[in-house]
Amino acid sequence: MSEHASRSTVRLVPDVAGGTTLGVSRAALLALIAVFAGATLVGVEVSLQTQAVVYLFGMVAMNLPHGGFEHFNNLRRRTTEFQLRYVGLYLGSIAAFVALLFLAPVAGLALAISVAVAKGGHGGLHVMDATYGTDHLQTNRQRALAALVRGGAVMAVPIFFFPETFHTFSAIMVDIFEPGGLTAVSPYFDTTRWLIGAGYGALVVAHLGLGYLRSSGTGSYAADLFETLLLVAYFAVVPVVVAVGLYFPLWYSARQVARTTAVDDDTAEESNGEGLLAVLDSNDTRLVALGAWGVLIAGSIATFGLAALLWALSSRPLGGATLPIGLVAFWSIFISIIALPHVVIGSWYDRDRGIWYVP
Ligand SMILES: CC1=C(/C=C/C(C)=C/C=C/C(C)=C/C=O)C(C)(C)CCC1
Repeated sequence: MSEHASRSTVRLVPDVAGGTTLGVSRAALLALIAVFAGATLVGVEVSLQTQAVVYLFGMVAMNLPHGGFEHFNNLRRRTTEFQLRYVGLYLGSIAAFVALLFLAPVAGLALAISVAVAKGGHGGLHVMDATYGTDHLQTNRQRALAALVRGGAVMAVPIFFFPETFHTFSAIMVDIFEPGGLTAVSPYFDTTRWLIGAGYGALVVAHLGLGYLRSSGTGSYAADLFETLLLVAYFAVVPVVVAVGLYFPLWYSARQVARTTAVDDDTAEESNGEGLLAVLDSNDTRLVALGAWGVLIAGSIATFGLAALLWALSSRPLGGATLPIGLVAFWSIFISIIALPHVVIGSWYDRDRGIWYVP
């Protein structure tokens, strides 16, 4: 936990290392809530087409570079053996997820949704650890609950508030692998919507109630309370496709930058110049520039090569929908496939210095 955490309060910009970036993420969500609440009040509705364009801009143009950076930052200064094992496990888990999507597309969709929840939740928990602290979360179970509540906001809240859009996109995502594959479970949507809504509401109350009882007045509870309610309000008010498309760049990634800022001072440069990316630590800046260029090119070939492979493997990559809506479905599946190892390998396997590293 940051040494500044005891000074944290519920201001827009908390007084902690990385606080300015946390402030930016909070302000971004507040502004979007205001815009969309205003639009609803005056009766303006954003079409699905427009929502889809915003989603693609947010997820591809604004957020993808950050995802690449997280791996790069993590793999840098690690031993060659570690780097190769990481990439091997990464590719293995991608292959397993793709196989699941073809064999059991509805289970694949459920996994994609769980990946978004796990990434938002655990990523968020580590940001709290590094910035304003988590002393109100005293057990592993309570930490898991906090992660579930933060990450759950991303999917459970829109399922409840935007059930039709959620259903439509879920069906298209399944259609990519098995046309009509969601029809068997569609009749249960209304029931699951209420179960998920009530279950999630109960988890929020449990998380905030336990945190209140265990808070020790450092301000971490108040900050968590504010952010949890902010996330719930954001996903309840902003239409789901826009909300998810902008959550990742404006909240998730911005806050990982806050975490990095907060832990940077504490990070010892233990292993300079190791592994396959050693060129990036060269004293010759021309070599470093060339190496950085190479990493970006290799990263984009790997990413878009995988997307092209998935596109080629599926008989209906847009799930039968038109552009840009079909692209949202395709990208959501694709990004979940590459985000699964992000969570499992990049963080839970790599506990020493994973992508959400907090010393
Ligand atoms: C089901 C569903 C969606 C799912 C999105 C997903 C699963 C996004 C995953 C994002 C990840 C994993 C990002 C990582 O950086 C949409 C498109 C919001 C529309 C509503 C229905």
